[in-house]
Amino acid sequence: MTAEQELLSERDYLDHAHVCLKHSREQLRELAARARRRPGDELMVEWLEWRADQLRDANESPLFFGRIDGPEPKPCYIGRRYVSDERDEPVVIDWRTDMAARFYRATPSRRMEVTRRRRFGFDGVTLTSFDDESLTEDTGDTGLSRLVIAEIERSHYGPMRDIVATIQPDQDEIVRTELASTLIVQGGPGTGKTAVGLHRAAYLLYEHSRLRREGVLVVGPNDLFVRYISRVLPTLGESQVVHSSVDGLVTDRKKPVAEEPQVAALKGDARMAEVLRRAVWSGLRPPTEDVVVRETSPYVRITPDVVTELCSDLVDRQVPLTRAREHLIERAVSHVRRNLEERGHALTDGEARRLIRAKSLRDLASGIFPNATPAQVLFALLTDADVLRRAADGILTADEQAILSWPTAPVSVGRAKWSVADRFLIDEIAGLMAPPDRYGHVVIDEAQDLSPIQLRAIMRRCAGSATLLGDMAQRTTAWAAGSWEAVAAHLGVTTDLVRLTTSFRVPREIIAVANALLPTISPDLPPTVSGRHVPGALTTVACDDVPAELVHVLRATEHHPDSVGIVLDDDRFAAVRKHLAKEGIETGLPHEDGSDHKISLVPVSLAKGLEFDHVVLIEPAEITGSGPDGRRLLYIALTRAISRLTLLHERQLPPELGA
Ligand SMILES: Nc1ncnc2c1ncn2[C@@H]1O[C@H](COP(=O)(O)OP(=O)(O)OP(=O)(O)O)[C@@H](O)[C@H]1O
Repeated sequence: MTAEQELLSERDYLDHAHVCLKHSREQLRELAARARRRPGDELMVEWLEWRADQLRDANESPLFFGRIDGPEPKPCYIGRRYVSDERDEPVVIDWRTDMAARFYRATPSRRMEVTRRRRFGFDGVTLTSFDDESLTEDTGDTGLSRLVIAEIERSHYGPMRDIVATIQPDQDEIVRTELASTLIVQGGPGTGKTAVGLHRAAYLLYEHSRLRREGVLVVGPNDLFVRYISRVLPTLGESQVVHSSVDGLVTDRKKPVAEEPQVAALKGDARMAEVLRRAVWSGLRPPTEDVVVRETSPYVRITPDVVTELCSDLVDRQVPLTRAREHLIERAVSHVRRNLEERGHALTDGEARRLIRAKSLRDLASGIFPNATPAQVLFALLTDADVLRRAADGILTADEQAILSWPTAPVSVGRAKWSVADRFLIDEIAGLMAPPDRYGHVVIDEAQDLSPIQLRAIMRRCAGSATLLGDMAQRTTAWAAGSWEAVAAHLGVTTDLVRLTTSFRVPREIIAVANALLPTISPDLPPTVSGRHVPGALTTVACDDVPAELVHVLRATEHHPDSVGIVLDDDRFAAVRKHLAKEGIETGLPHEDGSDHKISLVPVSLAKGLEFDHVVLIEPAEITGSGPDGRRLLYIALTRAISRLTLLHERQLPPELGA
């Protein structure tokens, strides 16, 4: 067959797959209609309709993207979901099956019975090309396939896309790691950490149906980033995963107040967990007087000794306070029942149920396990030096205690203004009172930036394993744990550290410049390599009027479909936005208000995790000079470009950039 005939035959197969999908959906609808006519089959109807809905032909992404020849007599087509024909024979298999793993992993030296791998190229949903790789002969070519490069370099703006068609072997290993393992993935900029974490979530949901009940949580650094990644899992057919920014887990609607990095770092320190534990448990008030239960006839008297005995193991085990209160009440009711029986009386089940809500027992429980809210406990610590000393002595130095205390106390807890770090402390206290709902698996992106207290807040919401993604070279918070070993220690579970080393986003010409910063910002990390060569990707423009030159650069991009990201020091953001608006150039924060701008204006503190076809980086020296993390911020800014990076500067460039 000629290549042209082969392409036509593949198109026929794609049409066949669409017909099969439609047929399966119609069949399910028919079954649902029949079940609806049978009374009592509501659950079955619901399930059949859900299945039919899943088979909707969304026409947004092609039904298959690859094919392998080899293990089966017939070629095996791989797509985002399973499609079968009228005889229930597979037409397309799901990318998450074991058979599909061969598509991602087979190499000439480890063929896995595959003789040929075929990748398909599409224009929208029209199949336009294919690229074959023979696995029976070793050409020694380990570079990226032409279609993979075309996919990465395709102009785009808008939310992140899935990479299901082009997952690389080392990424696939991570995606398919067993559910029980908690992984830490260290990788340089653009090595696919975020993409891999999201595909791992989709894989685990497919492999372990219980995760659909238990839930999966994806945590990102901020709302902008969460919006950027939030389309990936739905395109993979997983729309029930919960996405949240790390602050979003604990914040209410009030804007947090700013705070000195040194104070925030101390509040994020793991030792604070012990301080808070002591503060909560030191509030316990042992009983001193008899409690008289007047809701029964005759009355029952409970002595302090009995109460102490009823709650001694709850105190020893430090059972979360809300539960401890409930347990104590239940035990007190049993005691009342026994006491009445010994005196020849009985307590009916109805009376026992009413007794559980009786004021005398509620007062007893909250007298011992106080009802203070988490905010009240923290308020007391930050405003009363004696309370803090009792909880922190032997854990925090006197100087550290002084740093924590508020210089002027608000009149009441209702008037207190909380910082982000405070909100996490309140969450820690809340966890000692009543544990939050937990998820079966948690994916944590940009984990290098989290404080031990933030890590604890996330892990409190994790009932199973976690996947942590990050790059120690991109660490920009004063409270970060500092190394993956330290992060692992705070998680309290066994972890495996795995590495990704090849950047898909950043071309060689740009990554080389960013790598020059590594000896200063993260000397232990090896340079990132790039799988792509883009001649002319880096342009440096020295000028004497940056805003005017910026307008000039942007005008030149006007008729090109590439997305453009202007990355600049936070303090310059407002002035540049105003200047561009005056020039009639529309910009916005990326993924702001759900709309996608061709030109995004990004304060460097929000650039982490984002990417643009073309990045215009304003005044690098301003970024390096912005604070202790200036060089790390510059490293992040330099590595946001997929195809082109323009450095615009008036001031001398930092020495690492070849100045
Ligand atoms: N196997 C792949 N095939 C095609 N594109 C890929 C592949 N892996 C990653 N990419 C693309 O590379 C870009 C960077 O990926 P991603 O954002 O996941 O990297 P990252 O390691 O999280 O980067 P950063 O450290 O900057 O946050 C994305 O556009 C992603 O779609």
